[in-house]
Amino acid sequence: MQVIVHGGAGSTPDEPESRQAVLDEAANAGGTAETPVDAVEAAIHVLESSPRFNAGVGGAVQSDGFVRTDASIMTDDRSVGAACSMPGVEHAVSVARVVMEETPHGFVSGEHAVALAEEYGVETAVDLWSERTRAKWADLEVPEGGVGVQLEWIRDQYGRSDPDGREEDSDEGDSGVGDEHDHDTVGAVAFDGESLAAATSTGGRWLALAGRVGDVPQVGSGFYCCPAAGVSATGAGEDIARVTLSRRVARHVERGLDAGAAADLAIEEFGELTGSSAGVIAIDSSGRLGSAFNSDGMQTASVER
Ligand SMILES: NC(=O)C[C@H](N)C(=O)O
Repeated sequence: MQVIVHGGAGSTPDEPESRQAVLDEAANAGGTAETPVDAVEAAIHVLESSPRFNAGVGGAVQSDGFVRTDASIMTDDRSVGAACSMPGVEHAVSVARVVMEETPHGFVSGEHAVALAEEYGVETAVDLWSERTRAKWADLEVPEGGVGVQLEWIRDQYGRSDPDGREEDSDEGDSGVGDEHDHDTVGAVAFDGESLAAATSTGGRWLALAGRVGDVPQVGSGFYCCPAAGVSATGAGEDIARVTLSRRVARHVERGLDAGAAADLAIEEFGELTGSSAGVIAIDSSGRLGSAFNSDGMQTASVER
């Protein structure tokens, strides 16, 4: 089994070694799985349970003070499952898998996705707040009020930090927006020599309007898998979705590039088209691994067993 995982594209993390250890553990967990789909789910579980990443526990907080999780999973026969906007669901990737395997649908959202999780034994009502998340939220001056007030507030805040919450060009001082207490979106791709699977999981982006859903559960944007390649993306979700970044990587493989060259080209195109930052990981059907990013950093880990 070959597995590659990422821990989010963003600015350089403050404690790369401890994050790398969790990514290595995740890749190893995937490497011992029986099938590619088991491998990506097992790898993502490790990352969703770590408060160091923006997925499951430690996910980004939305404007109304809720952490909501989104995830996706896909196999190379183009079976697909995605679930989004789930408060209290740590293992969002498992809900995505339930959608793929147990429903006639591709994408289920919000309270109905949480109900589906309950029905299939995926734990709900989990406290997704980490100590870091609490400290960061406590530092913010959150206005009281409904959607209009929240929108006014986040218009000023959203996008000031990098896709994983670190501060970019902000003059907010230590407002807590994008400070070092960040966490990162996660993804995994696996290949067993015959078939491919890809999965992505996130808490979204810090200070998004309540109910905002980014690229992660959108097919072809935050994830894609076809006979040519499996792909997982991370970064500025609105921009990733506008150019269907993951599909773009797979398309380049279909046209003859290996996973590495396809990832490089897709990120170059993404940068030109959007001026934004993102990263991708991929494995092609010859077992070649690829990763590329145009942010300051994106940590990855891989295993081959
Ligand atoms: N850090 C991330 O990758 C965020 C994710 N792509 C989103 O926009 O929801």
